[in-house]
Amino acid sequence: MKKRVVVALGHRALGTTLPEQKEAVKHTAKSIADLIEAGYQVVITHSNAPQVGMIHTAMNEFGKAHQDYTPAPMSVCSAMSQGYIGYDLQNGIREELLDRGIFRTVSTILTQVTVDPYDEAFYTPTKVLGRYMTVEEANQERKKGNYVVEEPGKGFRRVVSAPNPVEIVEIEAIRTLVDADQIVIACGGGGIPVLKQDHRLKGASAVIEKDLVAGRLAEEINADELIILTSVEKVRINLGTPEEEELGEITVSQAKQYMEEGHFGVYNMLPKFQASVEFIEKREGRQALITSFDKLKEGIKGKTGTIIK
Ligand SMILES: Nc1ncnc2c1ncn2[C@@H]1O[C@H](COP(=O)(O)OP(=O)(O)O)[C@@H](O)[C@H]1O
Ligand SMILES: NC(=O)OP(=O)(O)O
Repeated sequence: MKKRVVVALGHRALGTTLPEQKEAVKHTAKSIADLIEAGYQVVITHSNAPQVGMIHTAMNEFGKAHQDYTPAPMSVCSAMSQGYIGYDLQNGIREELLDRGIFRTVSTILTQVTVDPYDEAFYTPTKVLGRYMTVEEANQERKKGNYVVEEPGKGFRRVVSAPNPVEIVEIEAIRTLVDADQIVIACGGGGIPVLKQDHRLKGASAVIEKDLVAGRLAEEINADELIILTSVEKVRINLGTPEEEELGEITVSQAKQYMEEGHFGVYNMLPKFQASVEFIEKREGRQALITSFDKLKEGIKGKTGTIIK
């Protein structure tokens, strides 16, 4: 039986601008094709902060020049980012597979993820998005009720909440395609955040952390492995100190201990560990691999990366 894996793609997989994404996706597609050739059943999810920021700017600032302009809420921008990233990814993977003589359908599922309206995250926004603004523009944003943060020497940026994922709305569609051995891109950018209001789903002004959704998705499709592809080959403890050390294969207990000791960046590495630990603890025999794109081939053979078992 094929091993089922969820692969979470970080920023480096996609770049930021349109030409960067087109180019980055070619390399990413090679890694995904390696996994497929190695006999894995693959579900892909990905980052979207630079893309959703760019789309939000385009829809809400440049659009104003048009007479028929109406602002686009964050949830709509998030849906657009899934479509645009999925489009490039699915074609990149399809082409790479065809180059290797493999024909497989690759589909992107526009995915909504419910969030809790009382999630603490709504009171303390953490996801920084979009272009740098002047102090005047930042004040305008504040007047609209939006949050901004100052990055010293660079300017101000929009910041939105990153609530926890609760439920993947389109999970049955994802499962059906995976069960049919299709390659699926889902829950992009953490999923489109929505609030359940009776039988309606209302878009939320938020961006869900993609690593947390990746863990949830892996659990929901009963995956064997979670692979998080990022910019570092191995995670480190005591980062930036003389005691800095790379982590190879570790146990869940060790991972929990390092999390408690505060070795990981709260908005970058910590969610990768949280997602991995939660996923592994739900069923025997699972593992998580955190490594860089260019090391994936060795990582799946257990030769590099940080492996949590
Ligand atoms: N303990 C750590 N070991 C390695 N990298 C860390 C650690 N803590 C924080 N990081 C940072 O996490 C980054 C990767 O996470 P993130 O920026 O969220 O990227 P991605 O988009 O790939 O998920 C690394 O580039 C590194 O700067
Ligand atoms: N949605 C999300 O977590 O995106 P980034 O990884 O780009 O921050």
